Amino acid sequence: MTDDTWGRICDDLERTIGKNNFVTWIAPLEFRALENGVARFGVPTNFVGEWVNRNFGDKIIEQLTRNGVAVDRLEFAVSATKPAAARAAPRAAAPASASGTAPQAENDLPGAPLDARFTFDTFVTGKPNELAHAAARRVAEGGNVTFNPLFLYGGVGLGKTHLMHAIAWDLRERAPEKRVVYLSAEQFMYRFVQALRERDMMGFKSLFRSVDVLMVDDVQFIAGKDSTQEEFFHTFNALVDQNKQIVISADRAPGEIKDLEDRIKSRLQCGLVVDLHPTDYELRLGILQQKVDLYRQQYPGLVIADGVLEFLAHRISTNVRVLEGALTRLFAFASLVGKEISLELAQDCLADILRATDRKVTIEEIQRKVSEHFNMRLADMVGPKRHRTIARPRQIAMWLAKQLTQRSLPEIGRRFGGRDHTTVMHAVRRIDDLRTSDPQIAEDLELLRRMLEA
Ligand SMILES: Nc1ncnc2c1ncn2[C@@H]1O[C@H](COP(=O)(O)OP(=O)(O)OP(=O)(O)O)[C@@H](O)[C@H]1O
Repeated sequence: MTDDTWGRICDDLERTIGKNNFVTWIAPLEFRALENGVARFGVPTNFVGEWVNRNFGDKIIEQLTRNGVAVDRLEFAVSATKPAAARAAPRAAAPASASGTAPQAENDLPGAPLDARFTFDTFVTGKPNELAHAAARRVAEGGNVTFNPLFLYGGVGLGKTHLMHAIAWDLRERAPEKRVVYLSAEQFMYRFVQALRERDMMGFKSLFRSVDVLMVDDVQFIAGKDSTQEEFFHTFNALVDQNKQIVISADRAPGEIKDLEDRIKSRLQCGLVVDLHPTDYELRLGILQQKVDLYRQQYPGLVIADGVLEFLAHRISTNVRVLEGALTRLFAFASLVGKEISLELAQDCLADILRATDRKVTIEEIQRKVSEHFNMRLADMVGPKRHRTIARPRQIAMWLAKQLTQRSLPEIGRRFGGRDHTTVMHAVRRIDDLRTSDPQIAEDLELLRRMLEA
């Protein structure tokens, strides 16, 4: 198997297991050899090897087989040297130590790899993200800690991870003596579990308490995981007490993270809480223009017709990751067929993405469908009645509005007869609970969602 094949398999794996899992577990693997149906990999620690084998072994074998590699077993051995990144570029090592140059060994700082593309230079700012960007810049200056923690939240693919990596890169350059650690909440948990298993809680505690800047991505992951939450809380407090900077990201505001202990929520709210809003047209266009400049270097000679970027910025409004993916595909396709990137080519090549983002569900449609489904008057959706037979479908409609539209909680409240955003928040939580405890509600929700998205 060539490195290229492994690179392709990595791409497939990233898609199937998700970006975070990929970066944490698969990226550090170093493909070594394939002999008699056994694929051998170098791993940074035994723990990583065991974990990958147990949790992703089947998926790796499946992808290898799919790519024509005959394999029935995987073997992992600790590399004597730091394993090369699975795909050399563009990922880079985390700022691993005080000097920033030592290899990231088992006892070194527990950081995850940083993506070399995620810097402030490549982060395009606009109205929806200017506050988050300014706050991240302030942290990256590395001066006195003025707000702690910085809590960044927002929907999928809006740039939270990008900003955190940018802070880490910047600090690494400005203050290489600072011990800066970026990792996902999931990695924090695995580190914690590993320490428990190896009875090395002292080591874990001193490791995390010795950092100058701690950044934890996707903190919603630890919700409901009691002992991890507990340990996170203590780490957090210890660092804040020492006036060390903490940066946290999540997919929603601290108060809205279900199953997160109240004391943690209130700690997270103590600093600066900043929302990354969904992108607007101008921001999307700016991001596309920036990416095109980069692609021009990679694909010199490719011509992009007027109006194509505007078309994409207008039509693909879900998240930046999808937007980037569309452009990547477009350039790769155009270079393959040797054609100019015209509007027709874009429509052809991106038909599936455009179809998927085509359907925009409105709150009015949701209210109508839910009223029909529960046999109630549409006017009662926005009216004052509080009887269960009306209030429950109304809560369901609010939940669907939160899931299927980009509207904020206050906006949804307004569209439901001028209700407060806390009423919407309560409805969303209630339905989230019922969805797991009441199969009838779960079925209603699934049916309604399918009808609305059809
Ligand atoms: N303002 C921006 N300028 C340039 N690129 C951006 C911007 N916002 C997002 N991106 C790009 O979009 C992709 C997704 O961003 P990122 O991974 O930071 O999202 P996220 O908010 O952490 O999402 P998730 O919730 O899935 O973890 C990345 O490739 C990132 O570089």
